[in-house]
Amino acid sequence: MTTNTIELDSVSRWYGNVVAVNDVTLTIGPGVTGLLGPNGAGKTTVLHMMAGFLAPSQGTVLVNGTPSWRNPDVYRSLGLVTERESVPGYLTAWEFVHASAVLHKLPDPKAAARRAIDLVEMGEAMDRRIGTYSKGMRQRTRVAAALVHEPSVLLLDEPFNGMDPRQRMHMMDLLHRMAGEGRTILFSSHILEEVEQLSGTVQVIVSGRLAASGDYRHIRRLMTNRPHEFVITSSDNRRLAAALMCLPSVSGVELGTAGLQVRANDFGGFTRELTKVARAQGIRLSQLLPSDESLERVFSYLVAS
Ligand SMILES: Nc1ncnc2c1ncn2[C@@H]1O[C@H](COP(=O)(O)OP(=O)(O)OP(=O)(O)O)[C@@H](O)[C@H]1O
Repeated sequence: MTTNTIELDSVSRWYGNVVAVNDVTLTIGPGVTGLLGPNGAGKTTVLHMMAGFLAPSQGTVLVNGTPSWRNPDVYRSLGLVTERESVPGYLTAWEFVHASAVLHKLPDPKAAARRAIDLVEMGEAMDRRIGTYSKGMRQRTRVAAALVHEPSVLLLDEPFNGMDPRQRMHMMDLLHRMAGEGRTILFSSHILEEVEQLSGTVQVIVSGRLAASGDYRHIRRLMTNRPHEFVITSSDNRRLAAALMCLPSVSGVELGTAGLQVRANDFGGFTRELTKVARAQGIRLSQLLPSDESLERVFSYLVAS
């Protein structure tokens, strides 16, 4: 099936010596999909190749069955909301979205602009200058401009950056509604919870490679089951170290100046057992801190697994 579908086959893209995307193969169909990865993972490069702005150095990128690079047919069926805001503050939303409709050479640009503005619920504010809008309103205006030609595929690069929770909810609701109309919506993010709230399907990209792909719960499980490191302080670190070493969920214990460094294989099992052991030994726990929670490390684990 090729309708509303994006397909990457063995796609790589390099900039000089930098390999930004490395041999990625994936297919994305209708509904909402999250493209998750830490900063610099290659998400923007992937989205720009899908949108036909960038040529792949190797491999093929198809949108609705045809190569997207320099293909006006693809531009007609695809919308891209870029990461950086470049909305002219002196225009009104109406002027901005209408200009987009005119650039697309739509037969009735006024009607198309009005439809897109209504879809993002910006009708009331559409005659005000964009410079006076909140971040969320500016973002919705950009989505309206990207949607004005009713594309079947919509790509959004970090659409929630800088939004407050209310604006996020509003944008999430909008993306869900558009997906409900049968469109393919792909958005990038470096925040796992964002992807959790919005989409069941996730593609995880780390250092240019596809690290994991599929159902959100599966990815979440992979991340939760990875080895965790903690620093624990207690009323008797030495005795606690000896007790923890006997636990099946613990793979390493080290007594340091900052406290007890513990490596656990099974996150859930360890947190349950720790309190039991401490109680049985009469040891008071004063602190339990994760010591390896940088996003890059969490994602790197997915690549290695
Ligand atoms: N025009 C360019 N010239 C050279 N290197 C580039 C260029 N664009 C991106 N890169 C490099 O390619 C890699 C992937 O960048 P990309 O912007 O696609 O990642 P990203 O996941 O979107 O990150 P971010 O969320 O920080 O924008 C990075 O190492 C980046 O420095």
